Amino acid sequence: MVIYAVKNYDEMSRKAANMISAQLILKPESVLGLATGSTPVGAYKQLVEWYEKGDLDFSRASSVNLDEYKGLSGEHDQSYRYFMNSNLFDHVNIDRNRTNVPDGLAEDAEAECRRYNQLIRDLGGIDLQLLGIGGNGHIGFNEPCDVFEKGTHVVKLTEETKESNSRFFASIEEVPTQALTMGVGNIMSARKILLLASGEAKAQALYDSCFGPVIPAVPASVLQLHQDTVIIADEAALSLIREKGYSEQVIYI
Ligand SMILES: O=P(O)(O)OC[C@H]1O[C@](O)(CO)[C@@H](O)[C@@H]1O
Repeated sequence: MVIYAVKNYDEMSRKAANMISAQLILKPESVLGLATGSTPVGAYKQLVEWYEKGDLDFSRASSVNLDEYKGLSGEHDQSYRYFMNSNLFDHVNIDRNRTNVPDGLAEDAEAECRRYNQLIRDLGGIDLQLLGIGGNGHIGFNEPCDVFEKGTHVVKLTEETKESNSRFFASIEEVPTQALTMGVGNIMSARKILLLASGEAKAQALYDSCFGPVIPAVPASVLQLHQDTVIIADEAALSLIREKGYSEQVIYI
């Protein structure tokens, strides 16, 4: 696990976009594991800008997204399929048939989870997995629990996550109660992982994930066991790591 420090959200977004661009340049047919939430929006915006300047080519890439709300169609403006289309896919030359998000409307959600696991295998695994982190340490929708779930599964969202995501809905009652999410095993099989964290609300989760015990109560702590995880975090997100005296383990870029 390497922790890079940046000043703020904009710098984090640019560095993240740099890493994703490098991945695409080194391997144009990369399988990108993509994330939603407010954290990666700036990175996607930067990628679109570079694409528009002619500096990036997504035509041979594929993507798999981490998660989707159960019960929302891809047309719903809070679905993660809609998020990906409007923040990235609509603006770059990625082949839409090679972009994948779990189907939130699948009649048989368990079968959809199995299909998604097989899809990731058929693609040859994920080259670079982008992650945000929840205030409770969740990655994808792997919420704090007693075990690390390996494969894609249906999860009940915690009150904390519903509360946090209610800012995107008219009211908390409209936030779906369940989601389909890649499991920790799917994420850990990615060849490279890039986790982004911005803001003080992530400071505790980031500290626990990087320096606490590896436990399913802090899902992102499992990344300590991954061979090639890069974290890009801004000063606010790093505040507790610094306070606890771990500054020398953080590299400025
Ligand atoms: O980036 P945000 O909006 O802070 O969300 C953090 C995490 O929460 C999720 O949006 C799910 O609630 C994840 O996809 C994301 O990693």
